[in-house]
Amino acid sequence: MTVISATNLSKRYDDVLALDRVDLNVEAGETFGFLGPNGAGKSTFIDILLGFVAPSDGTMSVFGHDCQDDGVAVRERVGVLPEGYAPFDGLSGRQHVEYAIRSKDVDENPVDVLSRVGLRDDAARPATDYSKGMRQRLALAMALVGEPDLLVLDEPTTGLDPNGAAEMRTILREETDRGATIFFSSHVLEQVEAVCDRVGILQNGRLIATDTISGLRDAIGGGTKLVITPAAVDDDALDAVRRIDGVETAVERDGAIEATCTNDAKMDALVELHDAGVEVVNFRTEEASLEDMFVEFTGGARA
Ligand SMILES: Nc1ncnc2c1ncn2[C@@H]1O[C@H](COP(=O)(O)OP(=O)(O)OP(=O)(O)O)[C@@H](O)[C@H]1O
Repeated sequence: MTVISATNLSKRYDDVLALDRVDLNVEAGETFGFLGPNGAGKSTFIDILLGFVAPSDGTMSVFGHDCQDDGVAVRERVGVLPEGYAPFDGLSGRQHVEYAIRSKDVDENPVDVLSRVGLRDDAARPATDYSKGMRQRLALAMALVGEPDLLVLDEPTTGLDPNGAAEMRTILREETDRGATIFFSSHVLEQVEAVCDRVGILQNGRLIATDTISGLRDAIGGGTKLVITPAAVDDDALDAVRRIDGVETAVERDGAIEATCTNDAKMDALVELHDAGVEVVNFRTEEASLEDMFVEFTGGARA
């Protein structure tokens, strides 16, 4: 079953085309990662999904409900963790969750929900006193209320320490295990790589790639990364690497040359470097990370 369906979706703000003819389907049970640099259009997409912003062209539906005409029906089935959630003045963490329980008209114990996100002992404190990471946990707790069929998480790991991020991954797994679909927008590529089945890369409002992480790897030719440490990293060494058949990109990083290439190229690289007169001190291969692929797909932009 298709959960999110965007067809030819565009949004123009004056002279900015925030979304440009985006076609995207997210299927039930998927954890879908939505990646893009600042200003790519991720929040605009989410605002249209929630019925807060009208598209300039095209349509979007969630569980078959049109996001514009039937926003209430959409929001009933969606739990949202908005970007940069700011708690209400004067309300405790528990009261925030109680508010979410009342709004969703469900019967849940707020302390159980807060325990899931590690805030049980802080339930009575004013949420405005919470740290950034605690606010993010509270926002997640509120999104989880009512067992939503779709979780929309906008930059969910902002402010979380590594333990918090790991706990969030566990919670997301529990949610998909009970059948929820997750739409996860993030700059943090390792988080996306760790939890997402499929990713979409958005750049300047255009969806430039949609695939599984292994599919993206294949699309860039096997997605192997060579890390070569020559005796001296100079233009000659970089040029020699770039000339190797099958090498797609080569950049200098921390005294080494990192090159993405096809699987075949790595066999020849050492021989070709030797032939080109480049002395190699160290040489290893790695699987291309999502970040390497992102750089390759967007031609250099960082997520
Ligand atoms: N209300 C608005 N009025 C005018 N321009 C807007 C508005 N909202 C967004 N934009 C513009 O649309 C483009 C996409 O913005 P959007 O917030 O969707 O990007 P994003 O991918 O969520 O970025 P970030 O990662 O920085 O949050 C940007 O150029 C932004 O300036």
